[in-house]
Amino acid sequence: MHVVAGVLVDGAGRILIAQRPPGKHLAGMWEFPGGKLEPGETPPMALERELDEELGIAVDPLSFEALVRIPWTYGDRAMLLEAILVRAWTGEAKALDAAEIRWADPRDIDPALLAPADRPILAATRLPSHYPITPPDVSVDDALALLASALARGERLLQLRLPGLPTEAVHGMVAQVLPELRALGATLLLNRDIEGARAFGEGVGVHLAASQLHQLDARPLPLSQVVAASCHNADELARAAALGCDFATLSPVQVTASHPGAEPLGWPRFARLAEAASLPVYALGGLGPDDGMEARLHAAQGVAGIRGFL
Ligand SMILES: Nc1nc2c([nH]c(=O)n2[C@H]2C[C@H](O)[C@@H](COP(=O)(O)OP(=O)(O)OP(=O)(O)O)O2)c(=O)[nH]1
Repeated sequence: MHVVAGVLVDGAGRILIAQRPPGKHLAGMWEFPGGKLEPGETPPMALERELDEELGIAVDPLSFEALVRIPWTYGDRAMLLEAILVRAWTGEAKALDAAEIRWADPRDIDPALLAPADRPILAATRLPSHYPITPPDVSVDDALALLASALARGERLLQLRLPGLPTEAVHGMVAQVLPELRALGATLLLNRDIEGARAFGEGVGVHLAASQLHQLDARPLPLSQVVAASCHNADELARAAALGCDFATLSPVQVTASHPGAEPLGWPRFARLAEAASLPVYALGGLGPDDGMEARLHAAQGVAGIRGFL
């Protein structure tokens, strides 16, 4: 079953969510308006029809932008949920089909209220197009300077990965940048350090190594803290999605200086794996900040990397 869902974005960056009416599958849960494709329809055609039927608005398909595609299974009901950003329409959205509709900043929406397949879509609306990672061999002072300049440049999602430094030194750095991070609404992910992330709380999350994916049996942090994972194949992506990770990195897309022996995926294989994954995926490995467009064209949320990013 192919389902299309529209994420309407208003001028203030708020998005529209709708509560499923009583009597329907997932009644009472919040979702993005849309529905099943009818025979002969493309996803944009179906979305135009559904948003007219459910909200009474006329959308401009030229404003559509692919957000993310989430394959999902509820019991014996398998579906592909395709989310599309909608930025232009005429008319005022009304709850013609939903129990209720609501406009909200994506950061203020509680993912627990959403239909499970919509949680990765909400994550995609919150995640930026860049995910810089600190170089592994820098000093504390250099790492702090890199973080400060990245935040000043507008980066809002960063990974602190300093395998050469003792945990206490890394925690000292986090404590130092935390007030600024929180003031900016930015997120800092600690490499592998679940306990550290839990202790710092808001604004800090964890980036899991692939080896940790198989040791965990549940999401290691509450929904209010970001959990990401390093993946290299379909099995790891499926594991990351099953644990409820907010996103994954998939690498290496190209030959990279940090992992010279690893076989690169190339863009076509990256795109196939990212499309089949049930969570947003960043392209990583041999890429720079300018590869964002190429990444979006290959089903990525954005690009991640070390060199060129910080
Ligand atoms: N429309 C929509 N459906 C979603 C979302 N998330 C999610 O899991 N679903 C599921 C619920 C349903 O099992 C299926 C779509 O069903 P639907 O009931 O909205 O489709 P429809 O408008 O064509 O429905 P129908 O009343 O004709 O059956 O996808 C979402 O964000 N939007």
